[in-house]
Amino acid sequence: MYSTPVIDVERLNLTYGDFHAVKDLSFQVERGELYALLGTNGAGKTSTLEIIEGHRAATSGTVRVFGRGPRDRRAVRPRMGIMLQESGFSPDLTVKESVRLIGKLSGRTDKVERVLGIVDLTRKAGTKVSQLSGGEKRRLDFATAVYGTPELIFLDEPTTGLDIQSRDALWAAVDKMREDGSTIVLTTHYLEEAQQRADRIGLMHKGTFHREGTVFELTQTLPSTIRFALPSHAPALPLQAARGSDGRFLIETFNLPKDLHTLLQWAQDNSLEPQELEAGPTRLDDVFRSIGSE
Ligand SMILES: Nc1ncnc2c1ncn2[C@@H]1O[C@H](COP(=O)(O)OP(=O)(O)OP(=O)(O)O)[C@@H](O)[C@H]1O
Repeated sequence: MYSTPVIDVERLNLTYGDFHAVKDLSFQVERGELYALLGTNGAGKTSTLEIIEGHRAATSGTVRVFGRGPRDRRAVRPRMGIMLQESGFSPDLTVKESVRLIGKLSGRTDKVERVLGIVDLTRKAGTKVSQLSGGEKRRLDFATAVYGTPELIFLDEPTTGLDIQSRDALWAAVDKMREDGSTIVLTTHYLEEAQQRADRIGLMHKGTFHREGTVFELTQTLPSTIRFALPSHAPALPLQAARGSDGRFLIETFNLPKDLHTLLQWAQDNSLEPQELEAGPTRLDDVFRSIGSE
């Protein structure tokens, strides 16, 4: 069964004066997906999102959100919740008043108490925004994404400044909204979070996609690694290995289970125990580091 993508971007271009910030970018986000738009600083993520959110006009190309133009605000805005890097709540409002205001602006219905509970600010309901800590302010920003469980949620660096408990709580709330059918677009510089949670990733560099796909598709283009240390009297290794910058041995492989097995079998046959053994697939960090070196 085919359904209209929630977000459909076709050959999007944006120029600031004579600077080409977004170049011929095309991608779709399907209903229920968590799509992570990642990239280097200045890659064009914010510019792209501003167009999709209806805050900025494209120079050329088409963008559809729920099949409509994103500037068709009446049709589109009530269906999406946007957690910006800073929401800019008035410092004189209380937390509860701010959440009520979010509700009014969103056009969705919800219970203020429910939202306060999810963002763990029930005890701060009467506190002024100016008196919140950085993490509490961030949790209040998250209320914009939670209020009325929007169909489409944008999370821009959602966990910056949050302690581990608040991060876990935020992701639990996101998981719950996904179960309820919400589609999520995430930007973050915490690559581990994207690696764990994204269904698909668009990795931007200089205005266009360096890579796009699932985490597996992105990471399988680079080898997995095995790192370990050996005593100096060890015989020659059965596999090609380099000495890593940390002085340990480094094996790069596209067949991790087989080569790890070969190494451990060789170690056992020679009564050796590789020390500080680490073996794992490529991480998204490594894909990022490869940008610019290809
Ligand atoms: N209003 C503007 N006028 C001129 N240039 C701009 C404007 N906004 C952004 N740019 C430039 O466009 C490019 C893309 O910026 P953008 O903010 O979209 O990148 P980003 O991927 O979100 O970066 P970051 O990860 O650093 O937040 C950058 O080179 C930036 O300097």
